Amino acid sequence: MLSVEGMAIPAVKMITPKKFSDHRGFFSETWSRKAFAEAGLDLDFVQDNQSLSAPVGTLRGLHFQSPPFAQDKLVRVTRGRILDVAVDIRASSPSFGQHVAVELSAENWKQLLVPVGFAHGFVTLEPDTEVLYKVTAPYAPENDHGLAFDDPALGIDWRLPADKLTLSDKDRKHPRLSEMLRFFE
Ligand SMILES: Cc1cn([C@H]2C[C@H](O)[C@@H](COP(=O)(O)OP(=O)(O)O[C@H]3O[C@@H](C)C(=O)[C@@H](O)[C@H]3O)O2)c(=O)[nH]c1=O
Repeated sequence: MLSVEGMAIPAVKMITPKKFSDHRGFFSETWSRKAFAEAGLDLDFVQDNQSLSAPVGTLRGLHFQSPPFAQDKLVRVTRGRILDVAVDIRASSPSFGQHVAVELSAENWKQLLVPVGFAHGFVTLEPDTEVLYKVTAPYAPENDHGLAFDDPALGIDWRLPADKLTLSDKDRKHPRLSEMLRFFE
């Protein structure tokens, strides 16, 4: 019912649920505890989030929550298209500071599983893009942290020039990786 692919950083998974299309449209199980568990992904989601980003080039990130409210995130797009990015911030990881970047769209129906220990962000590549994601810990503002999307040490290609990006004030002020506390071993 679903395909699961490991990415260059193996803890990050790309998931493609099956889509049943017919003359009415389509049907898809976008998350199934049983099917995910059978694929080795035992996840206990507690909250669903949705955001709409009107302008192309809306960049949200890079965000993560620290323990004990660290979150796995299962991210998908129901309208439009994003470049979704997961940065490894596990201090002892061989891929610390490296990232995975994947296009998710309503069309390709792919989902990205961003595990605990990663900072997450995305940029929208189409107007009015809707992003939905499930998380395994509740929102905890005191544990909500950010990492600078434009930290040169991360080397993320956001595909659009800086003057074409729309960000929150908060997202312009995050520390760089070298200045950030190590929240994950
Ligand atoms: C994340 C979050 C925000 N909020 C509130 C706080 C604030 O007033 C408003 C907007 O919050 P933000 O500006 O943090 O929203 P946003 O920039 O969209 O934050 C999200 O970005 C992506 C990349 C993620 O990975 C998410 O986990 C989350 O951090 O919504 C909640 O009530 N619950 C939540 O779970």
